[in-house]
Amino acid sequence: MNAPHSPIHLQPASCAHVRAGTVAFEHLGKTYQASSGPVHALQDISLSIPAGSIFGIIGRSGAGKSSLLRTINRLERPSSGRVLVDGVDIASLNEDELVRLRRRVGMIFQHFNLLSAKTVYENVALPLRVAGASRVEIDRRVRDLLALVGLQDKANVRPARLSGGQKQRVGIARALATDPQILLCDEATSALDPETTQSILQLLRGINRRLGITIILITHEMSVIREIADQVLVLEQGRIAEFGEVWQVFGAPAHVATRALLAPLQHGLPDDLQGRLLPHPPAEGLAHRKILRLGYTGANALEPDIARIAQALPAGTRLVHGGVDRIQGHVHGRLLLSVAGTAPLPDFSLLTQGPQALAHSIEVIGHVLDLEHSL
Ligand SMILES: Nc1ncnc2c1ncn2[C@@H]1O[C@H](COP(=O)(O)OP(=O)(O)OP(=O)(O)O)[C@@H](O)[C@H]1O
Repeated sequence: MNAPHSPIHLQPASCAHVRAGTVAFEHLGKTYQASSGPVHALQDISLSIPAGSIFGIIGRSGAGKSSLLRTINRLERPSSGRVLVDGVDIASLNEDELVRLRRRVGMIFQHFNLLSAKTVYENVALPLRVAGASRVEIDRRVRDLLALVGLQDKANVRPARLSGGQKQRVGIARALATDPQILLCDEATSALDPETTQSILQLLRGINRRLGITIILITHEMSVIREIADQVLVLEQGRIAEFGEVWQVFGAPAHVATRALLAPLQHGLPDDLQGRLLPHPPAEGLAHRKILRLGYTGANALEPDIARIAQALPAGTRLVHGGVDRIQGHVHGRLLLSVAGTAPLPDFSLLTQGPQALAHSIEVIGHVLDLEHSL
């Protein structure tokens, strides 16, 4: 463990052989013995989390997210396979080594888990007292930490008088007290409103960038992953559904579980359009418009170029609906366009390949009767 009194703002990430803050799972399995029989919460999980990254874990309820997170500080023991922290199999640690591991792996929680009878100062000081730091060291470190999380003026306040966001800031300061290289976040923003969530995410990103701490977070809020994670793991029934860079997984989700989780983030069809969409062109003679969907998956820096799209498609092409997001600088999303039903369409394969591509995918998703020229 690093000395508890190291100045917070000057702590660089280590450059040892295995960089401090690395986590690896090797064929990890976890089975609980419940009264109804064995529950296979995790099965054959193998992957590494790079030091200094922000790693998100998502999945439906019961997919095994908490079980996986809790194996990293040995709150849960694997039933099979191994968990390596900085290259060391943590199953082999004795009691003293386990205490040291838990100082290197901080944790924050959805409901903050602060001691209500203690002040903010005392809550943050507690891990340092347990670690045997001197009063002078504790004082210096707690004041540094409270400054880091922006709560210098709340040192003597009890948690009940703090907002949710302030309580989580205390939780973060306490988790950082022992100078960890890894921070586990279990639904850390789920109890917060969107604005406060943003400020906590900014704080976590700042901690990751400035201190080089690996952050591993569970969340059911896909927007949180999109906002700050570098990589994401999707769990489904205790197994890896997929994992990779967030912009790739979110841009082109390969697994049905990922697509279901991401559905709220997608720009779906507006209800009125969905209700009018026909799978085939209407009978001859009826005016209609084709609905095209242009998809952007975040790959190769492709962005919607409105002028070139207009040039490539028939005159009178209209924008109906859609939008794009940016994830780590990569554009993903979709645009819905309508064109006259009789207008000839270009070869889409030429518009989705090579350096001149207009979109990653283009398809006709249906037809709409053009009764009132409304699309
Ligand atoms: N101590 C336990 N004893 C028995 N079964 C357990 C125990 N802890 C978890 N489980 C079961 O293991 C499976 C995975 O649970 P886990 O809490 O890891 O999932 P999760 O993805 O974090 O779910 P949630 O999003 O609902 O918190 C679930 O079926 C759960 O009921």
